Amino acid sequence: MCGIVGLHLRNPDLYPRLGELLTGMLCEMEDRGADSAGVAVYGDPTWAPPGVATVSVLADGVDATTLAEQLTAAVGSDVDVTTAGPTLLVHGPVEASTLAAAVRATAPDALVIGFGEDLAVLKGVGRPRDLAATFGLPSAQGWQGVGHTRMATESAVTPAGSHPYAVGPDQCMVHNGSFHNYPTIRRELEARGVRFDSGNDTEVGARFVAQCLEDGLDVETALKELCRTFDGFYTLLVSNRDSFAVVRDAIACKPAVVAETDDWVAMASEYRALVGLPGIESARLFEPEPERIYAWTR
Ligand SMILES: NC(=O)CC[C@H](N)C(=O)O
Repeated sequence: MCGIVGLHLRNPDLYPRLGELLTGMLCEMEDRGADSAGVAVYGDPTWAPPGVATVSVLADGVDATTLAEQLTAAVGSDVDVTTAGPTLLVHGPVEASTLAAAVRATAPDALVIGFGEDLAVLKGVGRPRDLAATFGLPSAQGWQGVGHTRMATESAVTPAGSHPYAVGPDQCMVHNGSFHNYPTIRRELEARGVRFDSGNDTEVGARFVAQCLEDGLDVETALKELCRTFDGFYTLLVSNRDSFAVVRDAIACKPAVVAETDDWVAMASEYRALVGLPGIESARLFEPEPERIYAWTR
């Protein structure tokens, strides 16, 4: 199994409720994956303040104040480190990829779980309901959120093995299913210099898409390339700095439902995750077709 949820808000009046709505959706998917969970939140003013880059980091035993001082010295401008549960959120007035590289160089054992202008990623091992509370998710705000509840198939139950995989700037992927030929694609990416943080199949998909975007493809073309290259079962939700996209494999055996109103677009593995959304009773509902790319842009 594994559960996917996502909410792309069109109506700014709902931005203050993003965390509350996403928490309800995520917790409803707990029985699809109770070993790990994670979220990607776009636009929370404290987790990812406007005007600076944010890097989301898991680093046991690293002190936030010390890390902030070391990073300030490393990048030559003021870096600030806040916490959301066990996650360190590093903020600084430099390019997000520069800040992420500085974190990796300064704290080599740290796990960078997301970076961008607008994105905060929180993930870990444990029951989704407990993790949502630890993250402080119910009070988060923003314009877009993605969540995942994991039942591991392809790699160990560790923080690095949990989703989302946010491996490119402001990008994120969550996955229900399993890719079969991922070791081959991983070797090809490694030959191009791509580095991996886990043995997870989804990480290979996320790094493949990140590479396509870096090569100049748009999200829809990158996902078509993924369908052409990867063999296996998948429902994927892929988000970016301004977009939200869904794709399923040719057999589409992993469930997915999309609901759309003038105020929001939402996606989940099962309809029950959507029932708490305001206006769901009049939403346009559909099941995504196999190998068709659905993308919504801000
Ligand atoms: N149950 C699933 O859908 C698992 C997703 C992915 N293969 C993982 O192990 O993380």
